[in-house]
Formats: sequence, structure tokens, C-alpha cells
Amino acid sequence: MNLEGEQMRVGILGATGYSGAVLFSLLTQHPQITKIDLYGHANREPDRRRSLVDEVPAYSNIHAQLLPFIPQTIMETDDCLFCATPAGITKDLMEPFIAQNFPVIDLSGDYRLKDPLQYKKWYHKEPPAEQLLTKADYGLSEFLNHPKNYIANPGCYATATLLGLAPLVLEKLLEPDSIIVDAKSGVSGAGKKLQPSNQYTFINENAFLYKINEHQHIPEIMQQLHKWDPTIPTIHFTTTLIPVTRGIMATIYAKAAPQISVAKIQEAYLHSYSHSPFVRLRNETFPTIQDVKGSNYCDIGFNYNPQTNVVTVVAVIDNLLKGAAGQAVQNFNKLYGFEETTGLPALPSFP
Ligand SMILES: NC(=O)C1=CN([C@@H]2O[C@H](COP(=O)(O)OP(=O)(O)OC[C@H]3O[C@@H](n4cnc5c(N)ncnc54)[C@H](OP(=O)(O)O)[C@@H]3O)[C@@H](O)[C@H]2O)C=CC1
Ligand SMILES: CC(=O)N[C@@H](CCC(=O)OP(=O)(O)O)C(=O)O
Repeated sequence: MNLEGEQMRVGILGATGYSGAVLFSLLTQHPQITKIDLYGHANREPDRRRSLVDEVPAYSNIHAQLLPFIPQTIMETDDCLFCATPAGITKDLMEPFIAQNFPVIDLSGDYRLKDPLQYKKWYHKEPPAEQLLTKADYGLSEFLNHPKNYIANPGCYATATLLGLAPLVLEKLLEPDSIIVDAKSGVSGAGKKLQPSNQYTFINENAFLYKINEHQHIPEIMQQLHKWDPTIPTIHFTTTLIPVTRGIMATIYAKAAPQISVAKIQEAYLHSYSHSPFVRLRNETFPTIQDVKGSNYCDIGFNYNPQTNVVTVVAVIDNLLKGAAGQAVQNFNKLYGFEETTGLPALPSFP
């Protein structure tokens, strides 16, 4: 759909969470959006009096009341809904919107996997109905064309991993059974809920490898990789919590396919991303998390070691921007035919 020049009214469910709050701040800068409605829990009495500022004191100049979440009213009021609620809860909340083909950008994991059994296995929850899953598109922006009205925004680790791997997998430059991903995340990746691993006394000056072989982003990474190369049997994937607030660094290792060269690797990245405004190629320099903080960029660097025949790729993103709210706005722009970069920061926050 092309609404270039139109003014739009959008809703956010989950604006009191980390990614929802960042989304709100981005959408206030979006030139195509004139009004943002914020929705709280439908049946929770205090939500009827709650304002955004009660949960996000940083936005003390904004007086935005949380409205009750009533799907029919939202569909009559807004043009599009952004949903930033936890996995497991989201699938039921979004059912009425899918049923009426109402435009939704969903930041949760509930509609990313096409196979309900995979959802059950990795999320340990009841999956959405299979016919609803067919109505959603997996929204890795750089590879999303003509999206359906329901966009399932990718996970943060999955975004960095897939963008780092895509060109090499598409051009068959890696041995398919040799991919290892060592991904690190800042603490905001876990959301605002307090958990033992999020406590300052635990994570400060520390690092914590968690969910080994069990991370819920493994199946969405495999689902997308199989579209590019069905011969990849699996990947080895680890996630480590590190003491930064925002940011993901995915370090990827794989054996090179025969006849590889630095020039071929460079060409593959250029070929995949020459029209992607949010992927910055750093070639043989490795990017840092600080290079992308506060932006929607994914920066990618690589190295080829002829002695070991191993390719190392480093992909960094801000988990709350390119890993969540930023990519959601990018997908919104793609859905409505706006310039992909509309409403998104041109530069990271530096220093
Ligand atoms: N944090 C990140 O880096 C990323 C997060 N995501 C995904 O985005 C979603 C949001 O994550 P995040 O911002 O971290 O989470 P938070 O825990 O920080 O926020 C969750 C939000 O959901 C709201 N909420 C929970 N239950 C309901 C309900 N039944 N009805 C209405 N609102 C509800 C909460 O409201 P209340 O304030 O009332 O509790 C809060 O606003 C999750 O699905 C997450 O997996 C995806 C990529 C990256
Ligand atoms: C640091 C941290 O705990 N990160 C979360 C990522 C959560 C997330 O991004 O949620 P989605 O599954 O919706 O993508 C985790 O590893 O589970």
C-alpha cells in the first residue's frame, strides 16, 4: 500500500515497556504520524488512570493517558497498531486484528515461526493457530518485500545474526554445517521485569552465558536461513548477557567454502546491501556496539584466516532500535510505501 503524503494515526500496546517506550519516542518524530494512542491492559482498573509518565519518568513532558485495550475501538480509531507485549500473551491479544486483516507490527516472537510445533518446542507455550500464522510475514526489513498486513518483527539476536550471515549464505561462501554464533546482549534485551540475572550486583563487571542450545531465536534464524540455503543442517548458537544497557554483538565463525577470497566476501556483502540504508559495511574493520547505539544501523565487519580457513563476522545492532522499535518503524515505512529511513535517526548517539 502506498500512502506517501498521507497523515496517519497509530496505536501502541506496551508503550510502558522498554521497546514500546523507544517506539513511542521514534513515532513522535515520524513526519507521517499525527496522533499516537497508547493502550494499557484491558481489564486492569489502575490502567484506566495510568499515564505513560507513571512508568517512564524520562518522558515527563508528555501527557499521554493509557487507554483501555479494546480491539474493535482500536480498529475504528487507528490506521495501524504496534504491539510490544511479551510472547505468549501477544498471540491472544492480536487474534481479532489478524481476523480482520488490520495492520499490525508485532515486536514479540508469537507470529514469527510458521510451524506451530516449533513454537511449542522453543517457547514452551501453546502456539497460535496455524491459519493465523499464515497471515503473518517475518519482517527482517532488508529482505522483506510487499509485506502482508501482519508483520512479525524479528528477534534482536536473530536480526544481528541473519544480517551478518545472509550474504555469505546466499552466495554459498560457507561450509553449511560449520556455523557457530557467539552473540552478546545488553541487559535491556530482557525487558524491564526484574530477574536475578538483571540485578546490578550480578551483571555489573560480569558476563553470563545463558539458554545454551535452548534459545528461542534459534528456530527463527533456521527458518530464514533455510529460505536462503536449505542444506544448512543447524547452527551452534550461544547467548551471553554483558554489562551494557543497550547493544548486541553477534560474532559468527564458519569454515570457508573452497575458492573463497576476501574480495569475494566483500563483493557478497556489497551485492546484498548496496540498497540497504541501515546496513553499514565496515569490511575488514570490526565494529563496536557503541558505533550503532541509539541508531537503526547494523554494522558488519569480517576477517578471513587462510591458516584455519575460518571466516569471522561481527554484526552489531542496538537491540532496542534495529533489534526492536527501529526495525518496527522501518517495517511500518515499508508497509505504507514511505521512504525506509523516515522517522529514524540519521546518526548513532556519540560518544
Ligand atoms: N527488549 C528488547 O531488546 C527486545 C524485545 N522484543 C520483544 O518485544 C516485546 C516487548 O519487550 P520489552 O519492551 O523488552 O518488554 P517489557 O517487559 O519491558 O514491556 C512489556 C510491555 O508489555 C505490557 N504488557 C504486558 N502484558 C500486557 C497485557 N496483558 N496487556 C497489555 N499490555 C501488557 C507491559 O505493560 P505494564 O507496564 O503494565 O507491565 C509493558 O508495557 C516482547 O515480546 C519482547 O520479546 C523484541 C526484540 C528486542
Ligand atoms: C538479554 C535477554 O534476556 N534477551 C532476551 C531476548 C528477548 C527478545 O528479544 O525477545 P524476543 O524473543 O521477542 O525477540 C532473551 O535472550 O530471551
